[in-house]
Amino acid sequence: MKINVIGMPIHYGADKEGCDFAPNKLREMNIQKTIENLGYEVEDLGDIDVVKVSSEDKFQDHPKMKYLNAILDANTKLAEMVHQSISKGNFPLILGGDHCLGLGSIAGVSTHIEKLGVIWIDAHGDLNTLETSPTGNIHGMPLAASMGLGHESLVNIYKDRIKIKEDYIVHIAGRDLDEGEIEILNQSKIKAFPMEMVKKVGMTKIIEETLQYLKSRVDGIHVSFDLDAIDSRYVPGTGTKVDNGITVEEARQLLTALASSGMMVSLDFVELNPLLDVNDTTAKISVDLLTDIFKNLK
Ligand SMILES: NC(=[NH2+])NCCC[C@H](N)C(=O)O
Ligand SMILES: [Mn+2]
Ligand SMILES: [Mn+2]
Repeated sequence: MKINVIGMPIHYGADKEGCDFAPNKLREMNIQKTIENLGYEVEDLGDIDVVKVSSEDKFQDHPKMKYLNAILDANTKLAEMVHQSISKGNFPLILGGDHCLGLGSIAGVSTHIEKLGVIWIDAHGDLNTLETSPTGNIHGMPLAASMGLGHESLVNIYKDRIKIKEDYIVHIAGRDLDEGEIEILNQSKIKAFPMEMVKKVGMTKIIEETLQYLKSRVDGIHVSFDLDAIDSRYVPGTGTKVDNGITVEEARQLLTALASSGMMVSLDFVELNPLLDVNDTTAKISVDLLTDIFKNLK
C-alpha cells in the first residue's frame, strides 16, 4: 500500500495562527523518511493551496462563520485530492492544519465508500452549527456538517449530499462540548465515548466496543484525530487545550488498534500548532504517534 501525504496548511477554522505551519514542521521532522523506513512507498502530494485572507476580512463572506469562502475553497480542493488518492488505491494521510479539514477529507473519502465509518477523537464535539457556535470558528463545525447539520455550503461541499450516516460515527474523548453540541449529540445516533467513560472503563474496553460497533455496520473507517484529545499537560502545541484528557500512551493504544483493525482507509492528523509548542514536544509526539500508526496499519 502506498501512502499519500497531503498537507493542509490552514488556520482559518481555528481563527488562530500557527497550525498552518504544522505540515512543514512534520516534513522537517522527516515524517516521509520515517514512514518509508517502515517499508512503505510514500508520495508527498504537497500542500493544498489556501488563499490568503486578511483577518480584518474574516466575516466578509458570512456574518457568523469566519473565513467561509477560503475554507470552502481549500476543502473542496482537499476533497478532490483525497478522492484521487483513494482512486489509485492509496492511503491518504492528511496533515493539518485545523480541524475544518475534516470537511474536505470526509467528502473525498465518502465518494468511494458507501458505508463509511468515522471515528472522531477529540476533546471537542465539533458538532456546532452556525446557530449553536459560540465562536463562529468553523473547526468547531465539521462533524455536524458531515452528517448533514449546519449551513448548506458546508453540508454540500464537494458533492451535494450528506457525507456520513449518524450511526456510523463514533466520538471518543469528548469533554468540552458547547450547550448546543450536547443537544445535537443527544438527539443524534452518534456512538459517543466521552472522557468520563474512558476513565471509568479504560481504553482497552473503549477500543473493543468501538470496533465491535463499527465492524458490523461499515465497509471502511476514516479516523480524524485532533491532538487536543490528549490531556493539555502533554500537548502544549495545540490551540484549544483541554485538561482531563487521554494520556499519550492511551492515544497510542487507540490509534494503533484502529490501524491494525484492517478497516482504516484514511487519517486526519490535526491541530498541531508549532507556534505554541515548547521544545517541539507536541511535534515529537505527533511523529511518534504517526510512526506507530503506520507500523501497525493493515
Ligand atoms: N477542532 C477543534 N479544536 N475545535 C474546537 C472547537 C471549540 C468550540 N466548541 C467552538 O466551536 O469554537
Ligand atoms: Mn477538533
Ligand atoms: Mn478539539
